[in-house]
Amino acid sequence: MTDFLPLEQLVAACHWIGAKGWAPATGGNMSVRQDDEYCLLSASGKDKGRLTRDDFIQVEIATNAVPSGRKPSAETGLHTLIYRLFPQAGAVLHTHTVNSTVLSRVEKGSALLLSGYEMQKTLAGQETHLNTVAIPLFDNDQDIDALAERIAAFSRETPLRYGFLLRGHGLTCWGKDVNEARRHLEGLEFLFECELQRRLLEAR
Ligand SMILES: CSCCC(=O)C(=O)COP(=O)(O)O
Ligand SMILES: [Zn+2]
Repeated sequence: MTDFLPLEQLVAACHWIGAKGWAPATGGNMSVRQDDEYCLLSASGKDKGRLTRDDFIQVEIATNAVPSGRKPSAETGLHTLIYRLFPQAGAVLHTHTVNSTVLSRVEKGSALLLSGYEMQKTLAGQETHLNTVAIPLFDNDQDIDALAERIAAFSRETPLRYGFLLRGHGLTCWGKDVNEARRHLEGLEFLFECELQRRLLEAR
């Protein structure tokens, strides 16, 4: 696959994620949309901080079919769900950070509510710290098809935006392109760290 700039950008994003320590021990997965029909997903089980363009595998968005027969991420079904739900989504990033893992367990509800933070404005369309941004929080599941269906059912009632948390697992977020997905990831991760520290300090 030559000269597909979004894939170059995604590989760079994976290296950045690895350097941040946000995809430890082969955790995490990343993808980019090729067109209306296909996306390129990270191979399963690799160190996501050291991926090259050859580690990305073409997957059919509608069916999760893999023309090459190679093994893309175990969480392929969550990426393709986002591409089906949002024709404008260009990239999806899934990370395993300490902040998202811990906060998603401390929060017992079905959403993490963020308000009062200037950095909420890193999320597309957010213009004030006075809004409340709800990041949906789903119980984790080893059955990715079942998890994807649960998230799809939720999204029919409450459209998703930016990303969602999987309890005790991590964050999946997206953007119109790799750069926006990166900004959403970095912004949300900052907000999670602030929120975790706020809760710790206010519990004293
Ligand atoms: C190694 S952590 C468990 C699997 C996981 O949650 C993940 O994000 C990585 O799975 P993949 O198949 O994409 O390598
Ligand atoms: Zn994961």
